[in-house]
Amino acid sequence: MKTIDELLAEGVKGKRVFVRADLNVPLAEGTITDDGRIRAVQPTIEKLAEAGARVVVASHLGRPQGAPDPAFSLAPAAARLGELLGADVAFATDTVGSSAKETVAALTDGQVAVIENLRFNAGETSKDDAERGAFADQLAELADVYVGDGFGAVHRKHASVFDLPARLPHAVGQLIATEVGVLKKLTDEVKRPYVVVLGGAKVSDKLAVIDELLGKADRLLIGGGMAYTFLYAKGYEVGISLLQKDQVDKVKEYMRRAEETGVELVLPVDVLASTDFPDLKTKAPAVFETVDADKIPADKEGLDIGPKTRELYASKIADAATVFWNGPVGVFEHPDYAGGTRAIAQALVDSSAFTVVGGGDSAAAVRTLGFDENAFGHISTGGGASLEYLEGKTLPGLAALEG
Ligand SMILES: Nc1ncnc2c1ncn2[C@@H]1O[C@H](COP(=O)(O)OP(=O)(O)O)[C@@H](O)[C@H]1O
Ligand SMILES: O=C(OP(=O)(O)O)[C@H](O)COP(=O)(O)O
Repeated sequence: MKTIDELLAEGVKGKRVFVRADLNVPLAEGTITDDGRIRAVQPTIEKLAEAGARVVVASHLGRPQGAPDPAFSLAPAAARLGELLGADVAFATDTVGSSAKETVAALTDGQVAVIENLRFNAGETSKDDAERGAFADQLAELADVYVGDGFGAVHRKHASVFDLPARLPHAVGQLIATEVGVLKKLTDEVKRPYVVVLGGAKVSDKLAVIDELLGKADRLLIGGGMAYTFLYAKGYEVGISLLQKDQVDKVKEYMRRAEETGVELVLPVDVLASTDFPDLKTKAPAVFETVDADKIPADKEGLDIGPKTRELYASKIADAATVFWNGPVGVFEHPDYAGGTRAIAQALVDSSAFTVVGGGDSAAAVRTLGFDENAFGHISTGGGASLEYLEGKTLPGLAALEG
């Protein structure tokens, strides 16, 4: 892969450089609650701008359905990028339409523009090669060079991640290079015991990686939304908790295999359960009860791991040599359900293990709960991406940057 420094050595002055970033930041009422992903790609953008490139930054945000949706606009992220750079950042209100074309054409050397959410165009995420390719062709008209630096999205076979670099001279950005450098250590020379903590809400994505992890980790601690599919597979009532019913057989198979191979697959023993999902806007006090994992009432959903589970998981982390954690174990955005996630973060900080926290929300949780980023070995901007990298999979966004 060509590095950003090699690209700069070739000269980028006056060239339009398309930077595929991951600016998928958490928003509350249009306000960014954690700008970590923007800060993470800032060095690449700065280097290019300082070298006189006309920088076109592109990203997705959330999961809009292939059409413009103001709730998923990248405008707040563009504004924040401008503040961080201390420069005017132009914003195009579409991705490949007249606004994008005019905005890019108006760039002068060293200036930066952000184009609107790539997923406002159905071609970005299409499973159809031709449809994705047609969108990539349009994106390619906006640039002379491509820099891949959206680590959080490298596991997605999307137009801007996979198809576009095939159409332009390309290089790898500084963030992806750093991320891959650290994660490589977890595949090449992992120190044991190796503990993986999995939580979050992207349940089907994450259940898929457990297959491989069972062959790699010594202990797998399950929390967050995915825990309930496991508890259900054990025969427990999970009420109205997140449940992936179509995955129950697969999960049963995981539990069988874990037992056979001696991998500790650890599930919550108690949870905080409520009839209502909490109000994340007002953060009004939640009404919940702490129940054993086999006693979740039929009208309630599990929203955090309980105190016994926090203690159990901390003890499973305490003697680890390596810990990888992806996915908050509860709805940490509400203070009443942040305790489990805080306990996991604290256990990582207290252990002498090499610790990696991965994922947009996991990284945001660590920071918004007040932990010092330096207390962790590495905070990765990608959750799904780092999990799939650790699985040993070929990631479309990395493969596309080779050659
Ligand atoms: N029990 C639960 N029920 C519903 N949502 C949950 C639960 N536990 C965690 N979550 C949610 O999971 C989200 C993060 O999931 P995910 O995107 O998979 O993590 P990451 O971005 O770190 O990879 C958070 O917004 C959190 O509120
Ligand atoms: O937030 C992201 O991934 P993550 O939650 O796995 O860290 C990335 O921006 C990818 O988003 P996607 O999972 O909607 O493709």
